[in-house]
Amino acid sequence: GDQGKQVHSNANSKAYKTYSKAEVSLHNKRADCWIIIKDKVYDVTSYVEEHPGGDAILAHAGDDSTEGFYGPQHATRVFDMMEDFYIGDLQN
Ligand code: HEM
Repeated sequence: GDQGKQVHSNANSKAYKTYSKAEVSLHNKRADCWIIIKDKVYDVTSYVEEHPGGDAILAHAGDDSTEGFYGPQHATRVFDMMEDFYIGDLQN
């Protein structure tokens, strides 16, 4: 079901923003890589070189990576890891 809007704060009191698709699309390279997963935006720049799946994480850099992210290659622990990279929500 619809879980509604996420609260824009966490235990670290980070302030989160809302980003347009156009803005996210500017971050489409190895040295500046944002990905969208289920309408949330993740800055994975610091993780690109560490990613066990290598450059697969770049396949939809700056764009929707939901399908690749939920592929069979990812164990459930990845769902916890991703929170470290969350920077905000996609504007709707
Ligand atoms: C926040 C984003 C991501 C994180 C934290 C992440 C993390 C990981 C981790 C930890 C693994 C090793 C397997 C495991 O422990 O489950 C992995 C493997 C893999 N990932 Fe990602 N991943 C991310 C995004 C993506 C995206 C967007 C794709 C797009 C297709 C992708 C493709 C792959 C592939 C193909 C493998 C398999 C590598 C192999 O077994 O040879 N990942 N990822």
